[in-house]
Amino acid sequence: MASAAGSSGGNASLADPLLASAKKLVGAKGKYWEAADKEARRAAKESGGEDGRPLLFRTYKVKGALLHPYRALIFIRLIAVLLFFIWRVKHNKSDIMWFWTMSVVGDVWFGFSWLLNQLPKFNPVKTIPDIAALRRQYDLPDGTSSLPGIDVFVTTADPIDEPILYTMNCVLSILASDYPVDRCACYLSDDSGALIQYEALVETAKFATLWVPFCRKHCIEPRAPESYFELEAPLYTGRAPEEFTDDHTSVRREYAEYKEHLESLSSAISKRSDVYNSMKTDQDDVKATWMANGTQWPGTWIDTTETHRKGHHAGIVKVVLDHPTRGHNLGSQACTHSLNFTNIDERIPMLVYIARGKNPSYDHNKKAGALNAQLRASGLLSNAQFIINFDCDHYINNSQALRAAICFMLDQREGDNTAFVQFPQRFDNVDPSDRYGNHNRVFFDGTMLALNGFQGPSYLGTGCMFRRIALYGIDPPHCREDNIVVDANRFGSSILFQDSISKAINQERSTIPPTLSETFLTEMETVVSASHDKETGWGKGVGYIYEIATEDIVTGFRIHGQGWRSMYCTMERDAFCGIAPINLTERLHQIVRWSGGSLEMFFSRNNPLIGGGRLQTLQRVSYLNMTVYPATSLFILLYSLSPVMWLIPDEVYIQRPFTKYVVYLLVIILMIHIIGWLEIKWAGITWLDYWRNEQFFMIGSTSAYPAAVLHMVVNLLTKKGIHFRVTSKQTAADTNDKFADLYDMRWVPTLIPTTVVLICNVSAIGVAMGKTIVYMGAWTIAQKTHAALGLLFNVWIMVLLYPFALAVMGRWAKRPVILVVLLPVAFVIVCLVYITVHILLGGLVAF
Ligand SMILES: O=c1ccn([C@@H]2O[C@H](COP(=O)(O)OP(=O)(O)O[C@H]3O[C@H](CO)[C@@H](O)[C@H](O)[C@H]3O)[C@@H](O)[C@H]2O)c(=O)[nH]1
Ligand SMILES: [Mn+2]
Repeated sequence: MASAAGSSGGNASLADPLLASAKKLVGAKGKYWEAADKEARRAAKESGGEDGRPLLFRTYKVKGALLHPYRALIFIRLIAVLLFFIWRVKHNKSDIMWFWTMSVVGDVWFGFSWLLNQLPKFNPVKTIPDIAALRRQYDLPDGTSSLPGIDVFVTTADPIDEPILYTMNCVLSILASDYPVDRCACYLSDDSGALIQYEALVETAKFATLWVPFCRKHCIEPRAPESYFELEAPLYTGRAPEEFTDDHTSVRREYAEYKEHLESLSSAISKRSDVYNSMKTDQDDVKATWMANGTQWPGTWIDTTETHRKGHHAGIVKVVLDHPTRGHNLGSQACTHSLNFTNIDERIPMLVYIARGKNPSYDHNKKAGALNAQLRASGLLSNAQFIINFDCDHYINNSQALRAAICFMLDQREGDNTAFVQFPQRFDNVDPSDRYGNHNRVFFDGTMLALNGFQGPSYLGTGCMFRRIALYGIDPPHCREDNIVVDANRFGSSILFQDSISKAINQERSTIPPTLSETFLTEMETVVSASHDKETGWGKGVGYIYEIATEDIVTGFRIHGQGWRSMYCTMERDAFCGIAPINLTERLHQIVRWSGGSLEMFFSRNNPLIGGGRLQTLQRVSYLNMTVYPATSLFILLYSLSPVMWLIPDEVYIQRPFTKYVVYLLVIILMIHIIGWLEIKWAGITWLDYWRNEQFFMIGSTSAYPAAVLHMVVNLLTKKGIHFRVTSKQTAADTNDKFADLYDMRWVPTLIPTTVVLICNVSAIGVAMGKTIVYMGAWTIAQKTHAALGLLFNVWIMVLLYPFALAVMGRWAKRPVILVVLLPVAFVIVCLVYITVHILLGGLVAF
């Protein structure tokens, strides 16, 4: 349990370890990085800050000793690839000419897409927030703060697929975050419109009255209770170590009770509704769902009706906790406890429940629609200058994270031109060997750091802080027009909301939001109604972008295209943490959505070749890469099926002279991995991260990516978009095994091509063995070399598909050694079958 180590400091002292860790990053993990802002810091020091604002983050670049060889290698490989093409075109000799042509086209595409991927990694930049400096500047001596407001959005779509407990943990981690309570508001958007979510939020508000001050008193991390209580030895940094053990025990007990309340909600709501319904005999065929106060729930009912179901109900906005200056109204309902909270701020940030209205006649635009409804409702209610959004399966893992993001927004250098601050995504439910590359480190720690050297990382959907006016589609200060038109055509008909935009542009914000009068509440319901944003700029130039399955990349693209920049914020204790699908079927669904969304973006007006007027060139190249990469899979699929040639009687070569061709291929493939090795160094990741990425790209390329391409073709023909199927966060029933889900793959059509590739390669190896035995004496040295080189290719594909083979094995994969036995057995069987057939048919055909 708790280790009560050290007693110094309170909240303020937390900044110091973080600052120290910023230094450590440059030392240990960051041994390939050096400061790149010495000049700027000196200037800022001399002038006392250009406009009085201190520098709030540090910038690092990769040391020359690593960067120069890295860049040189990229250049050398470019030349090698060009020479290879020239060689191939000059030696257009092949046994199957159409295949040769396809493969040349494929090679050109590989070369081109490699370039798209590689060029934007030319100049990686790491930026680390200086939270201590932010505190010195914005935390006032009287204990108050002059930090700007933040509205925090959480989205959930289903209480079953997205378990309520996770969502509520996310909310608790926000409420307990280290940010001035009166400058932070939390909005939960519930796309299921279910009463259970609302009542769970009310329960959460009650538990928060205990949880939040407990977190503040003992400075605990993380502030999501489920993850916190899982820790075996929480690190202690609070001021009252002697009270910690008792407090910890009682809060843990209260948490268990709170969880029981959450679990009992479903039956409590059913029972209550039955009672009310039995009293209303006049409407005996309608079974409504009733709230605790005796009124009918306006959202989805347990027994659904035409206007009370998931896709059709009125808009709901309920302020669960009002602004802290008005008290939290929980009265006797608040958690009763014996904890000593003297001198601890017991106030809790504002908490609001939103279920936007839905109507079958309108497209509700999935997550982007939900976020836009939150934008409008929060505009009316708190209108904070900054917004940060979370998926319900993520939580704040470092209570300083909101401050960290603000460091970039308020910095005197690029602060005002910064539209959003993206954090890397981290996951804590992934199996230790990360079989399906869920950690995605190559992307989060490589690609995104690289973009940080240009206009900044792309928006990745969760854990991203925005400047409100950038989301509204307003230009950055350096190219903003004086007269900004705020009208109904663009922003919708609510006058109150239009006023809030003007205020946001002028950054006027009263700390205390409006009184919740009847008319005000009605206006809030109007701005979240199903039809409110139709025929306006919402989803096009305003807010999160619609009509594309992945709203994230395209929204970031729209903002970068206006000339804004973004920043990438990495912290030593990860800022946020979430859940990733460790089940192959779920994971591939996710990948189909991502890659399908990318292709949709390519075929939309947000195509990086034509849109985004103010994009920097390499930023544009990167977006182009993000939209076209799924196409690469078609050629990979073709190549990985080519071993089928072993199965035909003739000796055929895709390119002659074959040996030279393979040597060329080996060289340019090897160079990719040498460049990758240097990338591993500066990104601070491991070989395993790199390797899993390679493997999963191969699995995706033979399943999800071609499926996305097919979707796209159908989409272009029928105009039907990709369905946003929420990634299931349900875990398999086995409670003893945390990773039970890993072994639970369901067969879906997407998996067919991968299976075919696997079978094809196993057969090819078997037949190759058979041919070797049969023809050993007759083959020339050259033929033997060719056979060996061909086999090398087969084996490489098999190694890349290894995680897929494990998936097919289901629970047997708990002993992967079985595969090492099974595969050779399969080879031998195919080999024997080949030899038998050869002997039987020997006299008839040469086989
Ligand atoms: O109609 C919908 C559909 C989804 N969501 C929410 O969207 C979020 C992301 O959904 P999830 O199924 O968890 O998707 P992931 O694949 O895990 O999410 C990644 O990919 C998404 C884009 O496809 C991004 O939006 C996410 O931020 C990113 O983490 C969740 O909070 C959902 O509740 C809604 O609110 N309404
Ligand atoms: Mn998710």
